[in-house]
Amino acid sequence: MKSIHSSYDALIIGFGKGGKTLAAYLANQGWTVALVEQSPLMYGGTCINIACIPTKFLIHNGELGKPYPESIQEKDQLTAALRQRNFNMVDQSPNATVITGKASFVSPHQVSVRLIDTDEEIVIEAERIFINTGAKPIIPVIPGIEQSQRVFTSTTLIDQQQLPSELVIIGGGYIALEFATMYAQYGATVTILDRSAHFLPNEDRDMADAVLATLVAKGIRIELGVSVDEIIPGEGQQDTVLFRSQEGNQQSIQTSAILVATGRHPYTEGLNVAAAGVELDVKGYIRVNERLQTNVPHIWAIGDVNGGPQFTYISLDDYRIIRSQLFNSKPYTLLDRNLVAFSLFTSPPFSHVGLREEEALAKGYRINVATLPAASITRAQLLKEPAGLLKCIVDADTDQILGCTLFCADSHELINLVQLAMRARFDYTVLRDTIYTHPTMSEGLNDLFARVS
Ligand SMILES: Cc1cc2nc3c(=O)[nH]c(=O)nc-3n(C[C@H](O)[C@H](O)[C@H](O)COP(=O)(O)OP(=O)(O)OC[C@H]3O[C@@H](n4cnc5c(N)ncnc54)[C@H](O)[C@@H]3O)c2cc1C
Ligand SMILES: NC(=O)c1ccc[n+]([C@@H]2O[C@H](COP(=O)([O-])OP(=O)(O)OC[C@H]3O[C@@H](n4cnc5c(N)ncnc54)[C@H](O)[C@@H]3O)[C@@H](O)[C@H]2O)c1
Repeated sequence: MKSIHSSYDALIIGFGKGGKTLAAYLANQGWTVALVEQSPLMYGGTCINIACIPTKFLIHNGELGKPYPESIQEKDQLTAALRQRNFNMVDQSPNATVITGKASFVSPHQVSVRLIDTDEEIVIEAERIFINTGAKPIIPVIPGIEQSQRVFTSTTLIDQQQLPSELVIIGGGYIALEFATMYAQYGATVTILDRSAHFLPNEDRDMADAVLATLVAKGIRIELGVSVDEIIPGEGQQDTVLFRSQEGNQQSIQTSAILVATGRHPYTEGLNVAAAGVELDVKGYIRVNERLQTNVPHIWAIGDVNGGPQFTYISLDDYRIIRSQLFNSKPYTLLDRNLVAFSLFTSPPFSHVGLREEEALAKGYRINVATLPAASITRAQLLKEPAGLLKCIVDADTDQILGCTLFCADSHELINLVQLAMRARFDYTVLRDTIYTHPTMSEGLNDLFARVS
């Protein structure tokens, strides 16, 4: 283990995507860098250990028909290898040190760390400090939720070695839909209980309905507009979940596992930002300006904890914003960030970039809209994934693409192609007339954009 100094050029708190990339970059530039991570099981951060990578691995293995316990074991091997690689990426740099312990501010330039291996408390000082502590699941107040032994978060559920025979999911967002798809694929009976009266409320209804129909066809029960009233711990293998339907009827479900997926809030617990004078916003996120600087000029916040969209690639883009101001390269700030696409990894995946039809109309655009059933793409047929719908929104006055939503096989790749075309400000005709290789899902873009009139 490396010796720990009392002072560094840069201190990064939390091993998130932006922070670890920044740590390696700064160390390569000759800065002395300390990266403090509270848990050795979290070297590399949330994405590789408990979020994007393990979940997408499990979804993929499920689609291949691998049994659940085997997939969980393989997932553990994968995350262990990635953890080691991430640790080395930072700690093997001669200028950087990973310190394992919980960080807490004691003054604007000083942070105390309780070291995990010795329980000793040290204080380190740094000229610049970057907070990258991520987010944690919100646990709603529901009677019985704390007493139950069968309530899980996304982190703890994918640590279970045995597949639950039934899974009730509280929530209807990203985690709920991805876990519903995944656990149904492995053979669990899945029920989603979402408080929202509308399924995928931000999406156009035709697209949301296409996803809903596909999940229901996979045997997933989806209850919208419900209120979960109580969890009654059972004596045997099951708990009872009591909920009120949209119509106000009391209902109950017996289940062997309950997943709470009701959003994630900023992780600032124990960080004592007040000692540094750093302000939080009303929701508890660290308040930052467009350069991701807090109200204390030598302290920045990166990733989920600063209240931006909660995606790994946004944390990475936060790193770009900070790098540009520290090294006086071409200025890049939050004001320059546009067109953030996303993919929701259901089967098939659901991906979106730009404006939805309803948003474009609300903004006063004159638009042309086209849709294409995924089943009409030959590649979707040969993949045996005919479910889905593709949709594009084009500005009728300029022929520019305003938005695109793809619910089809490989949409998580295709959406990046559409995003690039939008960033390059190509007319929609470019995607319509490009010669794509065959047989691919990209060819669907020929047909989708040919329907724009
Ligand atoms: C189940 C799930 C699936 C997801 N899937 C995707 C996906 O497919 N694609 C996508 O882009 N995003 C996905 N996300 C979101 C993505 O994981 C997060 O947006 C991203 O990991 C946030 O990274 P970050 O840089 O904010 O910090 P994190 O990676 O969250 O790192 C924060 C680190 O700080 C540490 N820490 C906290 N407090 C302290 C302290 N006081 N002292 C020391 N260390 C501390 C934590 O232990 C943690 O390791 C998913 C999230 C979840 C939960
Ligand atoms: N593919 C990806 O990129 C990916 C995958 C997973 C997670 N994530 C990130 O993680 C974040 C957190 O995901 P999430 O699914 O926890 O949050 P979310 O914000 O996406 O969804 C929260 C859901 O919980 C519901 N809800 C809230 N309180 C409830 C209650 N008491 N009872 C019933 N339903 C309730 C809401 O109606 C909503 O449907 C996401 O915002 C996303 O940025 C991304």
